[in-house]
Amino acid sequence: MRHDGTPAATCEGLVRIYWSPSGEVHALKGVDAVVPAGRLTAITGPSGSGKSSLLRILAAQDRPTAGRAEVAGHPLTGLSARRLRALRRRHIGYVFARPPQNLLPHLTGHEHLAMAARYRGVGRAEARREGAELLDLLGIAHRAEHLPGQLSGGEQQRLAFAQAVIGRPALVMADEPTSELDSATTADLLTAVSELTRTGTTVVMATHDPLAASAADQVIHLRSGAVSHEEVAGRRLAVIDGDGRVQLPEEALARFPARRVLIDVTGDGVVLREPS
Ligand SMILES: Nc1ncnc2c1ncn2[C@@H]1O[C@H](COP(=O)(O)OP(=O)(O)OP(=O)(O)O)[C@@H](O)[C@H]1O
Repeated sequence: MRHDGTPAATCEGLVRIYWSPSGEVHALKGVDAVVPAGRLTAITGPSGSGKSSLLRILAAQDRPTAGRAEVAGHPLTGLSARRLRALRRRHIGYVFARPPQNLLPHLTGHEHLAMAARYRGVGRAEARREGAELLDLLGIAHRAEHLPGQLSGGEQQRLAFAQAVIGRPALVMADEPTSELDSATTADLLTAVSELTRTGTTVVMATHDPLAASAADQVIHLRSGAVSHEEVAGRRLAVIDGDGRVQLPEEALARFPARRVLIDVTGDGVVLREPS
């Protein structure tokens, strides 16, 4: 699959507030992000920082309280439930954390792929061809006739990825896909997912696992419902939000105990200093 430089997904000023009997929870507080096509993007951050909330909105499973999100150039906001469902079916694949959430115990690998292809509107011959190609790419071609109960946890997650990718949706979302796997199986699964991105698939995964994050082309790090920084090609980039706010890294924050700062804009940069 070739890409023309259009991002697989974008969001701007994304806000998600949950209302519960104990009060409001501001889970996302204005998230701006770009998911490049054909890459593996990891969303990381401490528990409660908003990873799943962001993932669910980009997967068109939930709606933001405010802000905009697009997948493959299609706005997700302002759509009727029917159109949102159609967009999800065509453009979004999803992998859950636990293998049994992804697979049905009475269907073989081939049958899972045939079902997913039908759901996505792929013809039978094309589904057979693409299914065989995906199982091969993910290293489970020899397990195609097995039931999930006969597969290891890692093999089950590979099958879950094949199922999410068949029909080539614009975006494959995975919520903690390695959380139930040991580190060797995690490394193997990540290699397989990288193979998928090399053939043009876009994968976004929420993860706590530093090993999984280190395999990503881009890491979006959330802190308290906002993007604190991104990592691209091994470089840590602070993110300036739409209102000009930057979250300082913890080690920089520690330099300003009074939480007040002097800002000098110089010829070649911007310097933050503690007021004397
Ligand atoms: N349906 C809901 N109702 C009320 N609060 C919610 C709901 N879903 C999430 N939250 C709250 O929103 C905040 C962000 O949750 P979210 O699940 O997005 O974080 P997370 O980074 O994925 O966390 P974890 O790593 O623990 O899964 C948390 O404070 C959580 O308790």
